[in-house]
Amino acid sequence: MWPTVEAVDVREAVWLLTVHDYGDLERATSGFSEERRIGNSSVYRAVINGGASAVKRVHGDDVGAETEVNVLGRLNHSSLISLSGLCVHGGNTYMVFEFAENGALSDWLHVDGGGEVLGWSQRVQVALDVAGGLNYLHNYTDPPYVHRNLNTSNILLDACFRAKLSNFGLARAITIDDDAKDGGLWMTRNVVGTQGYLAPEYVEHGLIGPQLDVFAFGVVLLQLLSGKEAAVAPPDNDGKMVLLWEEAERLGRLGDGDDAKDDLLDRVTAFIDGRLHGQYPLDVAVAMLALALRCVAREPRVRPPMAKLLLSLSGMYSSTIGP
Ligand SMILES: Nc1ncnc2c1ncn2[C@@H]1O[C@H](COP(=O)(O)OP(=O)(O)OP(=O)(O)O)[C@@H](O)[C@H]1O
Repeated sequence: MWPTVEAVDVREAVWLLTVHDYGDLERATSGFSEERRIGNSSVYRAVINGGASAVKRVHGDDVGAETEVNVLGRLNHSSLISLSGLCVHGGNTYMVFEFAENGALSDWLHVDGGGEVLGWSQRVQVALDVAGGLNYLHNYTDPPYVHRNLNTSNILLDACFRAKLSNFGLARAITIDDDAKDGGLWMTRNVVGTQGYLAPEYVEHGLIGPQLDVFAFGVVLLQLLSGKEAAVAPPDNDGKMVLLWEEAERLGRLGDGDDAKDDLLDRVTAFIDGRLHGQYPLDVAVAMLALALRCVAREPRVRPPMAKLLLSLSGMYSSTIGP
């Protein structure tokens, strides 16, 4: 039988955090006013000690908040959003985060308001930052964590467009029990996450491991390349979702031969976000697409580990910005 993943240890984290007085948070968010609210979310812009913060209000019985506090409260990395404080009041938990001035990556990639577009080097930098954050979670924390809900809404951008992973409510610590694991995968009955980013072994069998984040990371790479949503429901598709990773998989299946090569190049160029107006190094873009396709391989063992991805992306970043 598969073991289940262990719940995050709840005993340690809180000592690292400032415990805020509710009145202070109320003042810092102008009474949790609509003007301070970000979109329809439960997150509010706040000014605390003269600096910008984001305050997230979560209902007290939401286990995601407890998980988020326990994970982010004990971890520290420049590519993870930093949680600095906490307040429990009136049945709600309030978490105080560093403020990411440029909001969610999803708002830059998929919202076509004719406004500013992320350039190629910014996209590669985002990919590199996200890979760095995931590599830290998978390989440099004790115990290792799987984020389980990586998507472009949970990647925040600071004032310099450096990416920070957020929303750790579904993160899980993974205990290494060699007798009980099979190829680095563990089982859960609780399949959660975001449509379009979920790896097949997770959806079908509830198997989780770092490869789950690698799969979602592959989808994020595809989105950085194409500017497309991870999943869309076209009106004429009997309510069925069209998944970006499946579309990309078809691209990767094209045959050999000279004609096929030209065809492949045309298709790759067509896949890449037209809003870049061709302002990207084609060889690097093709290499990134090939990397993304390995991340979204159906077989989890084929997916590269985060440490390798980080190395490959560092090379791509160097090729992008030059010597
Ligand atoms: N630390 C932060 N700095 C700046 N903006 C943030 C921060 N945290 C969250 N946001 C903004 O708030 C949005 C919603 O955040 P989040 O998904 O954590 O809250 P939520 O209440 O679960 O929202 P939703 O229900 O819309 O998913 C993000 O997409 C982002 O635009």
